[in-house]
Amino acid sequence: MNERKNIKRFLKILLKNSKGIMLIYFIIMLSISVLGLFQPQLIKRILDDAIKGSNIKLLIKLAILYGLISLITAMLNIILQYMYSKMQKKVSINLKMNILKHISKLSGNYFTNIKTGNILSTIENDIYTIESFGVDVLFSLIIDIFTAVMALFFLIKMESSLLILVVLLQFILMFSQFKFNKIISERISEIRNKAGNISNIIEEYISNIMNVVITKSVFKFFKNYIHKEKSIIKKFVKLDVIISCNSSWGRFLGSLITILIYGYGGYKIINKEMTFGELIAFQQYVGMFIGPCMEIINANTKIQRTSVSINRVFNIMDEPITIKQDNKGKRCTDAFKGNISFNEVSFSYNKGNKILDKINLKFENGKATALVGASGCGKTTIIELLYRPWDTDEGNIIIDGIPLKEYNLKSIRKEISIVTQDLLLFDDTIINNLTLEKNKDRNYVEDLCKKAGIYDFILNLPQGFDTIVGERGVKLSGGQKQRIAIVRAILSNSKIIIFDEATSALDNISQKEISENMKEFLKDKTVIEIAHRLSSIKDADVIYVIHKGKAVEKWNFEELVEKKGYYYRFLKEQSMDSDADSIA
Ligand SMILES: Nc1ncnc2c1ncn2[C@@H]1O[C@H](COP(=O)(O)OP(=O)(O)OP(=O)(O)O)[C@@H](O)[C@H]1O
Repeated sequence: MNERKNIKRFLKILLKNSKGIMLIYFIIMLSISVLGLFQPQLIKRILDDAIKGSNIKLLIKLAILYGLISLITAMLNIILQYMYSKMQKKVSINLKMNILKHISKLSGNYFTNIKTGNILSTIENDIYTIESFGVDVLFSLIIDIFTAVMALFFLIKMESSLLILVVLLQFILMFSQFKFNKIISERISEIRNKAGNISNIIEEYISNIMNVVITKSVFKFFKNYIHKEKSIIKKFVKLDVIISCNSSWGRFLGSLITILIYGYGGYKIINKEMTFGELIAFQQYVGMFIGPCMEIINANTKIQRTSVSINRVFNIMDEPITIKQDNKGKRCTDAFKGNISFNEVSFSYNKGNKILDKINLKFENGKATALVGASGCGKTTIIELLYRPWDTDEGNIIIDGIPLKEYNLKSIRKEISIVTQDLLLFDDTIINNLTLEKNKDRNYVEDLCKKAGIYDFILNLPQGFDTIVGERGVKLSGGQKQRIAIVRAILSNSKIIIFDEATSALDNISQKEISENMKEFLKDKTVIEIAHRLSSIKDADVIYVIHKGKAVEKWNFEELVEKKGYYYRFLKEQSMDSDADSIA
């Protein structure tokens, strides 16, 4: 039931996007079919009237007409193919964009529970399967029915007793095809599910290749991979054997039909009950009848197979958007300051395991607030609650006096920039990576780069700011990436800037220098810093120490060192920060 509903939904999307072009496509298909139905009649006249009557003039006339029809059909087919390719790609890009847009709105829960390989497999394989569905299957189905009915009409007119025998064999052929196709499509969908799992393994391997090599887990990976591939190979072989049985059986019945036509038709010619032209035309119409009938049967399998893929696409597109905007989502205006307060906020990823427990925090505009605490205490989680891949379980987050949930999601996310340890570096030029292709004053960008200590490095690259970095281009060190990330965040003009272990790859001197230089750019921002090193938070106006889901201490830097509170002692005990001693 759901499958039918999804097919209808898909067809609606299809028609909405290319109604006009589809109508033209349909008319051309119909014209090709009508022209094809004329050709056996011409052959009959060539054989029975022109050749038998030794009429050369008529022979030339009919041959030219036949050639002309073939030429027009060929040209129409080229136009059809062109339109078909265009429509197909349009459909697939549309679907891919819809999926990608939708998943950008989904909550963190979705990505925790789903395997990326499955999404990739849907985007690559399932959309490939359905991109041709509308034009290839549905239109062909209508034309096939039309052609089969017309061919049947001519066949009945020509020789109905022979037709009964042909139809009988044809019926057996169709029935067996139907059964075979059902088995084949079940097997294919089973294989496709397994292929999704294999994609997951490969995706995991490639995205963690260095880790796999360093941890010497290549062998473990291959063992797992080969085991999965072996189980799928067996299924592939079985599928190929079934497909081969199907086509051999079809060919056998096809030859039976041919010999039946020539045997019975020949007998009728000998008895002068049929002409040679009629026999050839009859045989051609049988072809025009059988071909579309087989296609109609195959269409059923294609529809079933495609509906599995359509379902998978809609499963992603129907994934509910759980992150809602209350009161239609207020936009951040020019007056947006970014004064944030967490009021009694509790949060857990999995029920019963509270990560934050009635925590109270304040992040003010124009101030730098640091979050410190042991690894896993929930610092990153606090930050994530701001841009809402998740929502709080209890309590609320207020920004500039308005509950966070009342802000337009896109608008509030625009006001938050995060500088993390892993910069998302696009396979593009340095300048585009810095500005994210937004219009920025070049002098301002260069000035920022100088202050972030990356300018000289960029100038020394082969094409300076236009050098390609990323996967296909120049590789950057951890520190260089972090400097780029800092410049990018400041260029984004967001009011709230978060540094999540942002300078971990920089030495103390570089870090101090950058912090000093960036002060002027950050003076009207709400700065939040997460750090493990005391030196990284030296300039913070407020430091919160997070422990067991609560903010257990709130100091400025001098107080933190002087009072030698929980976090200070923690760092010393763990020997995590040599600064602790030197500062003390
Ligand atoms: N997506 C998730 N699903 C379930 N649990 C998660 C998820 N993300 C984080 N956690 C858990 O929540 C806790 C807090 O994680 P979080 O990343 O906020 O800590 P952190 O203080 O930033 O740690 P670190 O300093 O090591 O980066 C950890 O126990 C972590 O295992």
